[in-house]
Amino acid sequence: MRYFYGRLFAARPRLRTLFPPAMGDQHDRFFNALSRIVWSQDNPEELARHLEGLGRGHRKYGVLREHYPAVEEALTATLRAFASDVWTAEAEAAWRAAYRSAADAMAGAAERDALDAPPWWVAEVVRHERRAFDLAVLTLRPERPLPFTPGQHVSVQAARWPRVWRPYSIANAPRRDGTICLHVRARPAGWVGGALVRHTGLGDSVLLGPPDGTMTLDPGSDRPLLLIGGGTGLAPVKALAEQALASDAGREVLLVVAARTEGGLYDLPALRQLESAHARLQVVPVVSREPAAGALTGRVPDVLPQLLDGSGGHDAYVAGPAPLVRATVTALQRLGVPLTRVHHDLLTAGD
Ligand SMILES: NC(=O)C1=CN([C@@H]2O[C@H](COP(=O)(O)OP(=O)(O)OC[C@H]3O[C@@H](n4cnc5c(N)ncnc54)[C@H](OP(=O)(O)O)[C@@H]3O)[C@@H](O)[C@H]2O)C=CC1
Repeated sequence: MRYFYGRLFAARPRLRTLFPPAMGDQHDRFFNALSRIVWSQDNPEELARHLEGLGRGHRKYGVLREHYPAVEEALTATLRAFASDVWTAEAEAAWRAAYRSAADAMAGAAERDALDAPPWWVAEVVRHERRAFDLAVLTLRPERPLPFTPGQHVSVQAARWPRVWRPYSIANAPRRDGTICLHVRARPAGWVGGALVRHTGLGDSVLLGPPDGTMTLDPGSDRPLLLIGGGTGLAPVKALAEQALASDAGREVLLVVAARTEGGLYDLPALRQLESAHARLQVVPVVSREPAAGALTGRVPDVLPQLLDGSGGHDAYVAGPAPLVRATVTALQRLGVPLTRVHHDLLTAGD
């Protein structure tokens, strides 16, 4: 990736201004986006959805259709340099055709989006609750309506770090007052998270990119819901719970919230309040590293057999650290929940 960006900025120095000063995260993100495009070649619907989201999301960086050819040249030169043993004229022609088709889909999506949506939303911090030394729940009021579907995430830029964006899941269903909540953990060397937890307060502004993500409720299903959130992975599943409980469908909702310690169950009082307002909701805290009153002890995959009746009849949604998501998906499969009913967004989500 370093070689690629070196070629790109050497050819078009002005493009450097679209990127943050430190490029490490950008390298990972670009590599993940490319990998996903390659993996999705056999699934045109998934590919189209992904490129549409990428195209819309790139508006906040200031990317325009005219920038794509320079990226094509730099990427092609990179592949030629690093895959020289398998690189042929046919391979290059096929690669360029695939790139152009993807670039056209992204640029087209961005241009359509620009007809009625801004590239980003300015949002005011109207509540900032420090729930742990490294964790805050922020309530934001976007200046103009920000339509989203529960389960989606938005990219956030804090005033302290211009041009650095990080995705966070929205932790609530749409509200009348248009506010959204984010659960933010400050990680060592995490630029945006640290700024949002420690250096952002009431009245400050942040920028939000367009909502994205497909970990949303299946509108055609009325099966009971199993929602599993590890750490700040609680955010998107709490939004799904609120949505399901607000609808008339009468679905049962089992919400499993996992943390390492009792103190890590940073949102339990709010979840208990939701539970007492809805007979259809059951909240089960799971603590992995110590026994805790009122919580199951262990890791999610180990306690799941106690929670499921063996019917495998749920729609399951899993969010949190990638190893937890992978282990839980495997455990659910073993317990008879078909993979088609297990939803997660490992490849796209941040917090
Ligand atoms: N849509 C999504 O998927 C979202 C994902 N996230 C991601 O979730 C993560 C949350 O981090 P944080 O709040 O620090 O969470 P923690 O690191 O505190 O972990 C939360 C729980 O997950 C458990 N866990 C970790 N690995 C495994 C595993 N292999 N098997 C079973 N359980 C496991 C931990 O147990 P133990 O450590 O004891 O094993 C702990 O009980 C971040 O990486 C964030 O990016 C956040 C929001 C949305």
